[in-house]
Amino acid sequence: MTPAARIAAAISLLDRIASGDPAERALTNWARTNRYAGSKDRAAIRDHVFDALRCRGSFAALGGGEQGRALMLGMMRAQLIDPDALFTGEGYAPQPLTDTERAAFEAAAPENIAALDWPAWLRPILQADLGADYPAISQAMRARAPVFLRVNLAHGTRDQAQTALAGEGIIAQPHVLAETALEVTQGARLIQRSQAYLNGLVELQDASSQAAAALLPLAPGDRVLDYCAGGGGKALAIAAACPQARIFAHDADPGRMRDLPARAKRAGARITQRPPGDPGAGYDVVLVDAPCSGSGTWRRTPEAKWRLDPARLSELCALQAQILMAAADLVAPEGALAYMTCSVLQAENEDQLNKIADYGWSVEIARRFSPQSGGDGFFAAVLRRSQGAR
Ligand SMILES: C[S@@+](CC[C@H](N)C(=O)[O-])C[C@H]1O[C@@H](n2cnc3c(N)ncnc32)[C@H](O)[C@@H]1O
Repeated sequence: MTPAARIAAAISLLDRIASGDPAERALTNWARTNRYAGSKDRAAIRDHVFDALRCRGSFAALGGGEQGRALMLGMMRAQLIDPDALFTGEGYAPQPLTDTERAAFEAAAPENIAALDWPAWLRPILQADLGADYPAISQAMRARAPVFLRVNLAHGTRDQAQTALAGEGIIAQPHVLAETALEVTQGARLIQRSQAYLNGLVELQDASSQAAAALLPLAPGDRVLDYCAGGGGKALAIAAACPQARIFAHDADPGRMRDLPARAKRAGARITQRPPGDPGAGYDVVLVDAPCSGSGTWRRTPEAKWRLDPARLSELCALQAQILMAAADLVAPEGALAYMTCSVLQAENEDQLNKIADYGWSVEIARRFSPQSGGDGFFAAVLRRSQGAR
């Protein structure tokens, strides 16, 4: 496909997504019905679509509208690409610009363009929560997220993993956020078929999540509960960091843990699943990796940011408080309660710690991870019962 034909495909996909099709489904259906498109075409079209979803506000402002054509024109303007070279109407290229489109394309650009890529209702909240970092974080969230691997130190060193991956065409560099983190700079599409991955030497995990897991106070023999285990990313990181810990995984929706046995087998980890509503008790460490807005990960899931609304955010905050209270009861008297979200919103992070402080929990560690450091926006805290509350 020509670059112009890829733009035309992205335009039609963006219009389908705007009419309610989830992006992944729209892309899969498009690939099924357009078999002539090769893997490079599909990857380029996917990148256009996700770039436009991530930067929907700014591309709409630059391109003069929310439809697929305007978004692609906005993208060209943002990337300083001449639209007349691609919007030619020849072959499978999009039709040439109308006078109205040209006027929009040439109009003065709005100010603070990066802020437009947050939903309007959230901008003042983020501005207050992120303070001086708001402009830089807004900018960082418009870029594609890097691919990170966690090296399973129980199976080999980071150097060994880097060498093994390079032998399979995957180039990865150590990342400063965590001693287990490698950032993949080439060959990301080969990861899941590589021996390094299949043998459990590496696992896909964002660098901020890795750094957050490294904050957990783990000791050999500890009983550790991952209360909101989902696919088990944190439980697996815990197993790799402290192979002598006894690890338990629980989730209100056991279906979310369906991949965990295979992932644990690959990693050589023993993780015991607990049935929903029966998590056990008396743990040395209980981790709540809470359901959240995901605002720190919206580079990867840009549709989610346009779906979130104030009512859903309030619901999530209430659920987080409720989960944290329930999990606190499962901690042994001298044990630790850990709280994490992949959100950059104070309401989901520090405010939750303030609420549980009223029940005798004090903060030992609290750390915000900013997408400016490369990984996702993330929050992690470790709490202990205050003196007298034990
Ligand atoms: C952020 S995800 C967990 C991600 C996972 N820890 C990982 O690293 O891959 C949050 C999980 O919380 C679960 N959850 C939601 N409500 C819950 C509740 N009341 N009790 C326990 N888990 C809950 C969801 O099913 C979801 O799998």
